[in-house]
Amino acid sequence: MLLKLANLCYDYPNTKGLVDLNLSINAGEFICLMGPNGSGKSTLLRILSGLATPNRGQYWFHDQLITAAYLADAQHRQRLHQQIGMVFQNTDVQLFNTSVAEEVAFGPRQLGLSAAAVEQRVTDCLALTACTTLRDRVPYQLSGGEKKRVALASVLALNPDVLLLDEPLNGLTIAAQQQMLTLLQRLRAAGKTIIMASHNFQQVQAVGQRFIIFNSAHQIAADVSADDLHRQPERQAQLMTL
Ligand SMILES: Nc1ncnc2c1ncn2[C@@H]1O[C@H](COP(=O)(O)OP(=O)(O)OP(=O)(O)O)[C@@H](O)[C@H]1O
Repeated sequence: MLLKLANLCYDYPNTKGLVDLNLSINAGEFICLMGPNGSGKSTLLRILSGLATPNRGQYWFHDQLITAAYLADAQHRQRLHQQIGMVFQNTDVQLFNTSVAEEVAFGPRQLGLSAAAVEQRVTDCLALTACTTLRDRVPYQLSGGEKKRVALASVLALNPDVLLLDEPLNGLTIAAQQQMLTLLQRLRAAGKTIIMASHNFQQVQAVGQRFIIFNSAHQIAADVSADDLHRQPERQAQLMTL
């Protein structure tokens, strides 16, 4: 088991974020988190990435219980962030360097890799995300779609096992959405685990292998494989209207 949540709850000061989640995820799955606005998709990604810790219940990653006390140790935090990469909904919070190449080099440098190894990762990850020509641009000045690709390149540069993506298709043209989905499928084929939040079933139905659907009470209302979903036209129709 790669990830496991048991009776997990997360509360914000004035509202619930997640209510009583039970969930197991294996390595190599391609999961779509779906549900209406405010149902808890982003909150779950924040917990999985270690940016927030549950108020109640447990989260295990590779049999390690992830708690605030565990993450208080900088080495533990760094290890988790190397293994679980997150592309945020708002990429502006993620891009802070003065060039795209610097942006992608930042993580590998933090890991203490040699200059040659850092450069190799920058070159590879820019190529993989079709960002090679953006190398010397200022990240802040890129288009929305370009920013998403650079954010993904900077996450991939750490070579994480798990990729978390929060609405990665938002704001992209149809062609750019297709490119992003094709890239995510290639990454999954290369062995990565992909967990992607989306409220647009039309965009993700062709790629997801498992759909975890939240309700407005911040609970998991359904957890279905793509095969099961194909046999449930009513549920598909419901997902189309999220
Ligand atoms: N920083 C915050 N402070 C207080 N409440 C928050 C905060 N972030 C989220 N919430 C609330 O927690 C609940 C879950 O929000 P979350 O962002 O996880 O939902 P979501 O499914 O990702 O929504 P969306 O599709 O709009 O991105 C919502 O009721 C939301 O208003």
